[in-house]
Amino acid sequence: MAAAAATSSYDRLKELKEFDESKIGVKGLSDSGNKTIPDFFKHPPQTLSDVKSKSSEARTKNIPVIDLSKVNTPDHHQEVVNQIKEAAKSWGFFQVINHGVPISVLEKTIEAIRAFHEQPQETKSKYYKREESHGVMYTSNNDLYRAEAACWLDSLKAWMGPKPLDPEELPAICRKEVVAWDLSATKVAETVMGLLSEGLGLAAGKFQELTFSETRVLVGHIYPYCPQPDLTLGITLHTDPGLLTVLLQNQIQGLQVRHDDEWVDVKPVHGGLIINVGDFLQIVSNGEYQSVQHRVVANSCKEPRISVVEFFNLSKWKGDGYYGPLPEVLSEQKPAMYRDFTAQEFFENFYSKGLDSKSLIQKITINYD
Ligand SMILES: O=C(O)CCC(=O)C(=O)O
Ligand SMILES: [Fe+2]
Repeated sequence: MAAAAATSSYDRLKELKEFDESKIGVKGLSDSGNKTIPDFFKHPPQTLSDVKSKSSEARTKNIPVIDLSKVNTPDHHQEVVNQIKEAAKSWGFFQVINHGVPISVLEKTIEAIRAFHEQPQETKSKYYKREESHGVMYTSNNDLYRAEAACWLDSLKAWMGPKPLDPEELPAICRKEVVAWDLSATKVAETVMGLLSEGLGLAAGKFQELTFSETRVLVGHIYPYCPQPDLTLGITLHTDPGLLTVLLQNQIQGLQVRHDDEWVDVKPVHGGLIINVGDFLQIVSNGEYQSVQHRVVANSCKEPRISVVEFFNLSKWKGDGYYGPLPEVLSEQKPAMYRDFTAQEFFENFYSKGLDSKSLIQKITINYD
């Protein structure tokens, strides 16, 4: 038995390496026209068991949609703060509309990311890497060697800050659009973060003061057509580690959010942007806002699913290197739910595992019993 296990794990590693070294990505596999997917993309049945079994209730539910057009109207400002606060508390996910970014900008961004992924293999491969750090990287499954099973997506990742990215590092085909999107997404993130801050009873500029939006990573995913969508996932169940995420998607549905022990489909809203709370915000808000699990089902449409995701985080905070619930949100009635932690712990947790492993939140939750 032991020998058989060793052989099969050896073969798996060999297959992973071959795939990785070929740099063809999932897009290349999809384009090859094969009717089956390699074994290392197949998820165990228990992971897939609830992919198809949606109750009718789950199908009709949707994440809250929040209209930002009245955010600067004094009579309505508080109403928007309340809506955002409620959405971040109960869903951890919401869509914003009338956010001020023209639809043409959203469309151009999606098209540019799609164009990058649709380039010939030889053109894309010079960006193909596996080491995460800075600059620009194109890869398939950033947790390829750590995850239990691979997912049906490729990603272009750009570290936009705190050290400004030299635009020349970006692939020419999407350079202008990525730079423009970073500005738009950052503006929306700052507006939403201001409202979330007010929802915690803090000044709108509190997170700005704490260097919010300096540290940010932009990721352009492609979920190509998958010939066996029932055997794999587009992205495995996870929570986002940072403070806040801004997500732009095309009209191909696939994102699912965990709510009341059910998976809820996020239906694309034309012109809408999806916002979600990350682990860091759950921690600094002392559990007031929820970082919820989400995943993407494998794409069964011939048309690729494209999403452009920007992750925002704090670059520094207390100065002593420790992070934890903001002292302002704590009281005798609401003692700290989480212990303080270091940036090193945060990064070790993120990089030591596949996306779906235990999150940092579970490790730092204080048990008062
Ligand atoms: O593509 C999506 O809709 C979700 C992507 C995502 O959850 C992530 O990159 O963390
Ligand atoms: Fe995510």
